[in-house]
Amino acid sequence: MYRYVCKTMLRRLFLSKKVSYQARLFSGNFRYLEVLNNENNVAIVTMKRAPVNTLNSELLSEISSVLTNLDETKCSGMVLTSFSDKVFSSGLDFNEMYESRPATIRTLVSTILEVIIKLYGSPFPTVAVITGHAPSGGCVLSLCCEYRIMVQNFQIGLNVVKLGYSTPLSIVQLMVNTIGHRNAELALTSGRLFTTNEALRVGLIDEIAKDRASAFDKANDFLNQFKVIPPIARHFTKQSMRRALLQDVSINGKIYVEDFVSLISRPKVQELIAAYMANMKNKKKNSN
Ligand SMILES: CCCCCCCC/C=C\CC(=O)SCCNC(=O)CCNC(=O)[C@H](O)C(C)(C)COP(=O)(O)OP(=O)(O)OC[C@H]1O[C@@H](n2cnc3c(N)ncnc32)[C@H](O)[C@@H]1OP(=O)(O)O
Repeated sequence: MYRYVCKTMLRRLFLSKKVSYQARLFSGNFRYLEVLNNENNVAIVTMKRAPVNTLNSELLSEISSVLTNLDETKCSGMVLTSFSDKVFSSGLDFNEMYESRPATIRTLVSTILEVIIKLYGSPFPTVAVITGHAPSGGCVLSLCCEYRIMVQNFQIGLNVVKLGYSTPLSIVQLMVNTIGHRNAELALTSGRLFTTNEALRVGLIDEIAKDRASAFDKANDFLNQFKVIPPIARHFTKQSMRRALLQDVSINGKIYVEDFVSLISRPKVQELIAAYMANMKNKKKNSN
């Protein structure tokens, strides 16, 4: 009887919305990530590169290692989020793109591509809990997840054209797969950033949350539905939906990386990146 009561209580706890996310620290020593495993074997991966989770090669390669590890240890799901209540991620690190050697840009671009392939093709369900702004690379990371929950009053989108380079084909495809061809074309050619409400309307995110806690409750609800779905059936279905993009990047990835490196290295693009960075700093100075 005692065992039955304990089992029932544990089951209720597992199914409850208030699952503790502070359960067990994942093994691995990361500088820019915190990885916690909850009781349901869901990994909560928190990016913590202050101040704005700019994606440098090191952070990206840590995400890549975690994804391999989660695959090998057969986790039941993953939530990708940010330590910050203002920014999910500010995208690729300009410091590794501006006046950098081609080898540095190449490492950055091939590492994000590696993350895209692993995250987009992961066998386990993935949710992005977007607790703040998610421009460019931040948006890309969330698009690789299966479900996006965003806290209200922030912005998300792919503004890369504003930096003077075209959006790589694989990223265009990610956007098309999420919001459809017409909406993607309008958004990408103008470098549009969507408010949380606009993003929901166009399908760029799936739900809006009033704060981080409620976003986690929603993520938990999303992941709980898969408890009754055989993982292998789920995974194969996901693979079928995502195969075209994954095959394309695994065949043509190296070409895409080289194209992107030479695009970024062009003097005109370097000038635009410099102007964009200066503008960002000026805005900050003027607002202080
Ligand atoms: C081949 C196939 C695969 C290739 C895939 C490529 C995919 C291409 C996709 C993306 C490319 C990119 O991601 S390029 C990066 C574009 N990012 C942006 O345009 C965002 C820029 N940042 C902002 O708009 C804002 O910082 C913010 C809204 C995110 C946050 O604003 P907030 O006011 O909170 O913070 P600050 O602006 O003061 O920033 C703090 C601090 O960080 C510096 N910073 C911000 N973003 C970047 C960045 N991307 N790189 C480097 N540094 C960055 C900012 O200058 C501040 O620095 P200081 O404190 O020193 O002033």
